[in-house]
Amino acid sequence: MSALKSLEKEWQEWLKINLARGVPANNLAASLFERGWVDAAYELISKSSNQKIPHINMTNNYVELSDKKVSLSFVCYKPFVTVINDFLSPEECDALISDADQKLKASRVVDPEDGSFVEHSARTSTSTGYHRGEIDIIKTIEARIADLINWPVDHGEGLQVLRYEDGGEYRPHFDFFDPAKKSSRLVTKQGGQRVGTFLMYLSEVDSGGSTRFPNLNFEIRPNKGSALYFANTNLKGEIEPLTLHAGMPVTEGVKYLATKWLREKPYI
Ligand SMILES: O=C(O)CCC(=O)C(=O)O
Ligand SMILES: [Fe+2]
Repeated sequence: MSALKSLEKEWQEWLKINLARGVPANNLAASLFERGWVDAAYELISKSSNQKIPHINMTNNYVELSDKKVSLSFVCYKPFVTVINDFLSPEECDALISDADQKLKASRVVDPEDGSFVEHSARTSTSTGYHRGEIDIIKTIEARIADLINWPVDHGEGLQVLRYEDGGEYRPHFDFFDPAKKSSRLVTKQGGQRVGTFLMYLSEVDSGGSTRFPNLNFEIRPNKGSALYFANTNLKGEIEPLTLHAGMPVTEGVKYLATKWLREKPYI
């Protein structure tokens, strides 16, 4: 059933009138989205413009993927943030950890001046980066993410695995590239904007280590196997400052996280 057709008659009428008046489809979609009609908003965008955005089917509280069924336990609409339970099995988490553990090095961030990768006190973790499809477990995970968010595998950066120990954190930051910064032109040359972020918690953390959104006043606790997705741009394709987020200091235990940043276009 089309999500647009299942809207109340008055809303269908409202859409028809405004589209006929020439109001851009993504402005109308933004209004639908803010009311929580996520599927209808995405359907409107994909029908009326060439703009494509990652999209999770929000009709049910679960999503049937080709290799498993996952459930959604939290949704925020503006910006779009959702938590997916049991996205990875405990065995998949352990397999990824044991491969990454041998390769971990101090994490780096993008230098705002020249776009190079540098070590920084704002990101105190060790990490390792993989090429897309580098090992079988990564192939499986990448295919599952693509299936869930309806976004091609080749629009994703390589997976990063991070390990945060006692006090390890990632201070508040944005994942998108700010168009006002010089370095953004360089880093978006390949693949365009980072439209979405998909984080997977690989371990239980006894204390601390939440992913916190200071502008939204909530935090997501790490839960082995669960995933967190958020859209870094809005339905008009503009960067979304409400996505400011931080990996809070780990105070007990070890936090392992896998990060997949999604690009606007193929990322070679
Ligand atoms: O550690 C976290 O919870 C957040 C990680 C993060 O923001 C990132 O990898 O971009
Ligand atoms: Fe981030």
